[in-house]
Amino acid sequence: MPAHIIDGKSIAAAMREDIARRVQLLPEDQRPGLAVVLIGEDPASMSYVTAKERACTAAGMHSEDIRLPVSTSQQDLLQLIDELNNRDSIHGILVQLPLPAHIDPDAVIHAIDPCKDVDAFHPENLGHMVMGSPRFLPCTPHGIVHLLQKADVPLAGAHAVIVGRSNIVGKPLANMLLQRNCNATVTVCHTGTRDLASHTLQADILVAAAGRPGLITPDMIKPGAAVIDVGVNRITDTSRKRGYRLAGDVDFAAASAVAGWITPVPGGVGPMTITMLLENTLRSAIAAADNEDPINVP
Ligand SMILES: NC(=O)C1=CN([C@@H]2O[C@H](COP(=O)(O)OP(=O)(O)OC[C@H]3O[C@@H](n4cnc5c(N)ncnc54)[C@H](OP(=O)(O)O)[C@@H]3O)[C@@H](O)[C@H]2O)C=CC1
Ligand SMILES: Nc1nc(=O)c2c([nH]1)NC[C@@H]1CN(c3ccc(C(=O)N[C@@H](CCC(=O)O)C(=O)O)cc3)C=[N+]21
Repeated sequence: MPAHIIDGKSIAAAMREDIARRVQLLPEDQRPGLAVVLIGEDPASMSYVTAKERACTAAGMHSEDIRLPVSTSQQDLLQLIDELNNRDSIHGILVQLPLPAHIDPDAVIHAIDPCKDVDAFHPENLGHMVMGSPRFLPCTPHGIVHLLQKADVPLAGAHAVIVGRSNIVGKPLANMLLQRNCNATVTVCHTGTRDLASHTLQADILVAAAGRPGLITPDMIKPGAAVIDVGVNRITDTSRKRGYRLAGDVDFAAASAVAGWITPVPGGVGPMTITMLLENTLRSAIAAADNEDPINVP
């Protein structure tokens, strides 16, 4: 039987409707506000940032779109973050990564007020998550867990194998799946892993987050496994108007014949990432209205 395709686009759309409904319940002066900061003109980053802003506006939130030249100094960026930290109409601050080489991403992440850190990249928020009482959950891992739950993929006792150990996907996802509410057993693979396929073949849940198109072939998948493809890779394709097509890290057509569940690219994890960003921004705004720490907002 071919795999059940987990439709991230429609699961995200339903969640965004619910978020928009909750936004409407707030008085006008408590309208959630998200500041998105993009330095430079990387085409992929520009398209993600535009998608975030559109989703924000569609949900009835305020979106502050700040685009700065690649020559922006670290000092100027830190000063902008300080100003956004202090602006009451802004409840979430997202600085799009990667940053130009002359800016230290750690310094930027540290500078964001942890109560406005809707990416959940600040060490204080990572710490809360690891300890099992999160303030904000990181958007992509949270989106992945939500997709698995929506698709009724059993998590408790499952062996989850994650390919990739980045700070924004692999590491936080490993931690979330490890928490008691998921109760999975977790393996994390990376470029130092010996015999990748021997690990992926053990996976009840296989998450590919390497940014390598075609890395996961059907012979690396245990029959019936849930395969989550996080990779978003632009492949040059002159037959397309845009000049490229998108591909995940998984050979989708072939993997669909082996897997029990699979997420497509596009239309899988990506739309969920943006949805969780809206969810975090809404929770932050509700907390601010009550003069509360978002950690106390369910
Ligand atoms: N859909 C979404 O919402 C999102 C999608 N993405 C996409 O997910 C992908 C990963 O992003 P990100 O985590 O930021 O990427 P990074 O480049 O920061 O990390 C990639 C990780 O994959 C590992 N890796 C790379 N190649 C291999 C290989 N051949 N075998 C085993 N491990 C490998 C690397 O190992 P090592 O540490 O040893 O170098 C590294 O840990 C990208 O395609 C990105 O565009 C990212 C964020 C959100
Ligand atoms: N501070 C910060 N926070 C991030 O969350 C962050 C970041 N920096 N830097 C880059 C990565 C990547 N990322 C994606 C978000 C949505 C899609 C997405 O919506 N993808 C669509 C397709 C988009 C397209 O057409 O190009 C899909 O998969 O269906 C993809 C990737 C967030 N990231």
